Amino acid sequence: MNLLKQTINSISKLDYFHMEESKKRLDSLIKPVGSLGKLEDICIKLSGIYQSKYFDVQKKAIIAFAADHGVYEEGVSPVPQAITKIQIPNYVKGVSGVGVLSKFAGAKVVAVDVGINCDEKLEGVLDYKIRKGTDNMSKGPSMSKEEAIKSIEIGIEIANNLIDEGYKVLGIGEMGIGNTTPSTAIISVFGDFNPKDITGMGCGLDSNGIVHKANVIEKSIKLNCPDKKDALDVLSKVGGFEIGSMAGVILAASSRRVPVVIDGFISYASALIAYNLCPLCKDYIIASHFSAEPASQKALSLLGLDPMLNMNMRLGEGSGAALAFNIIDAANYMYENMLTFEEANMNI
Ligand SMILES: Cc1cc2ncn([C@H]3O[C@H](COP(=O)(O)O)[C@@H](O)[C@H]3O)c2cc1C
Ligand SMILES: O=C(O)c1cccnc1
Repeated sequence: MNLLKQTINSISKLDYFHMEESKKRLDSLIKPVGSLGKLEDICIKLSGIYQSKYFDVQKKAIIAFAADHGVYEEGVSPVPQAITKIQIPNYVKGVSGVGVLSKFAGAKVVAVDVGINCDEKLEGVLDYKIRKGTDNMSKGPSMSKEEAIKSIEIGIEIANNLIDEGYKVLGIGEMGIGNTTPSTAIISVFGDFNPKDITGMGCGLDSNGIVHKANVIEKSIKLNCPDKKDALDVLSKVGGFEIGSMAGVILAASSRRVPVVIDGFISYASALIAYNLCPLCKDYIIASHFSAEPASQKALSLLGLDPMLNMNMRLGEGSGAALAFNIIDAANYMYENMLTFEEANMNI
């Protein structure tokens, strides 16, 4: 709990002076004011985070956490649970969605087992297993309060290590068959939404499957009564270990003044946990893409975030975050290399 408390206590506001400096430079470049839209917003935000007019965003990493879910036994996902343990090594090998998109963006992928349902050590995957999956939230809480804190603190520790190694931009990702179910539950709780209105297909449920999944989520919320004013209560009652760890990365990145790029639907749930623990962390989040899951708009509205891409993607893993790294590089390249009106001798 100490690490979590210290991390939250060291999160502060963006640096408005440097954001103003960045805006002045953007307005001096040979284009109509504001015409590069979100590319400009990214530069201004980065100046506020790094507390400098110019910045270095070269070293980037995706941290992806993998875990299993007790609620899987209710039939909320159409695929075998074993895919969690089979797929996660593919992230590091560079052959899964997030693997190839990270390679393309020149980013490192760090994969972490925080609760996969297996005994074996997985190649290339860091072992921080809390236990072999959460409990079935439709029968009781997913995890204890202590485990919820531990899941967040693992994320904090790994993010801090990467920042110590010089990483300047972090992205979050996950692997966990069944994890759109706790994610939808978390979003339902924070937004007071009826799960029936916001539950989606996850990795491929049919319409009957979606109705069943919504019923399981509704039952889990009714049974556990998570308190939306207490994010740790929400995480422990209807969350998942990888969801907690991603929230930890958001908090650590914010406390160390490093931008954190969130991915799709499951990472929105993590961001809501982090945001409700410390609202200031929102300013350090860059939303990469708009997930095709139906509750995406609602979740992003709760966070007040507007993602840069809308690509009909619904993979997760951190794939959208890795893709967005390219946009951040483009924004920085534009910011550093466009000419000003003065340099171009354009007096308008
Ligand atoms: C082969 C495969 C690779 C994936 N990579 C990410 N997910 C995504 O799907 C899972 C969540 O969907 P649900 O809640 O419906 O189970 C998560 O592991 C998520 O990362 C995958 C799913 C599959 C099948
Ligand atoms: O949007 C996502 O991130 C997503 C959606 C469905 C399944 N897995 C991930």
